[in-house]
Amino acid sequence: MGINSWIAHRTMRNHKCGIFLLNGEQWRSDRLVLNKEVISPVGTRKFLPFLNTVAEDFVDFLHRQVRKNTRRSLTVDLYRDLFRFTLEASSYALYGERLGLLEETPKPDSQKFIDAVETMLQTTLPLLFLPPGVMRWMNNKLWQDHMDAWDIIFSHADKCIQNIYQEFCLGKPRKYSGIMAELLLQEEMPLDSIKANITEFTAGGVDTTAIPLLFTLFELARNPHVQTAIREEIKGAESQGSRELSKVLNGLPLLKGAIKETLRLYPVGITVQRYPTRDVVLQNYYVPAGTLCQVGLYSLGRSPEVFSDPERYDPQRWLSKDDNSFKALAFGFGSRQCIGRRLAESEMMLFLMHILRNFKIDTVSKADLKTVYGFILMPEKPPLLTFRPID
Ligand SMILES: C[C@@H](NS(C)(=O)=O)c1cncc(N2C(=O)c3ccc(Cl)cc3C2(C)C)c1
Repeated sequence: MGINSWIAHRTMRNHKCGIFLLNGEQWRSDRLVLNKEVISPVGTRKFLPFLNTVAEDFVDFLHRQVRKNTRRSLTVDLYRDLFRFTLEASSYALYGERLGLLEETPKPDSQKFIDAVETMLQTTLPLLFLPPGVMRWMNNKLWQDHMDAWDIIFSHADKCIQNIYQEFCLGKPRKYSGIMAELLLQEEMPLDSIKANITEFTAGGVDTTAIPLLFTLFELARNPHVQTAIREEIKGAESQGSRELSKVLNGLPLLKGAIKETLRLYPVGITVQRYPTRDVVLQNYYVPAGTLCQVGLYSLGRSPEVFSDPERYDPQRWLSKDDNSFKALAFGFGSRQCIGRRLAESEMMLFLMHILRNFKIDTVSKADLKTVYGFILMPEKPPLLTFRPID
């Protein structure tokens, strides 16, 4: 999906593009190198412990907030804290270093980065439909805000990359210290390509993972039976003794089903886009090469022809013998599927596993959440959630 205002920024600042904006041979050579560290089972196993540490730290962070309250519970809008969690977790997996976002006073420039990602995503939407030349010429506030947000994103990612690069040049790091270091060690990709892709992962992994977490917490709060069933599954997996994290996660199919349910009802990317490289016939329609084809995930996920009782939040449906093939499409499919998929799924699984193990979740209002589309699908108003520690 070519986003002209993003490409215009890269061109103006003389940055390379990451694989999201690339096509053809350039895309393919970067994607093959990145797959090994970012989405393969071997790569995933290496960064899981990093994500797990941050998920555990978030539980401590939440316990601290609860203890500040006189009552043994906390009713809070977790929206901003979830962004801090996903940025802390993905940055630790990417750069091998903690930003400190879950401490009492997070560093201001990390919060500035999170705000810049939000601004960039929100200003992307109106810019999608206007040629950048016109926007630049008008140089109005929208274009200026968009460029400023991008500059903050790139400078933040650059600072993190400089830190890890200096460490790396000082002496080969002995143990695994994140995806960035592995890519530097492998020397299969030029540094500016590594920077461009790491920047996409850093910025692309904040809202896209935090928002589905918020929707999942809300649905588990208003479906207490589902919440209890998943908590039992987590306790069951825990009683098998501490094993390798990937095995623990593979033992939580109902939790994995909850994440699929969330992405069915609230797909972050509401469509999957493809431009066929050759003419193709799709269901008796002749589609010339280069036509933008979009799979409408939002309507797919709520269609009674595809999912029985579609309004019902039922993770069990993904475990049943029903034919679920080619229905869980929120991360796309095939060689261009979301490269952040394993990072996002692992962050969500580990976060929910620790939160559900330590807290009961309730919600003030059980009414459906209205959603809006600001380049990503998000709640119109973030829900208020109540967390009660489980002794
Ligand atoms: C919401 C959905 N839209 S999509 C791609 O399906 O149409 C989506 C899914 N996964 C990742 C994203 N990204 C971002 O949010 C983002 C921010 C800054 C940069 Cl430099 C790169 C990105 C990407 C495109 C990775 C977006």
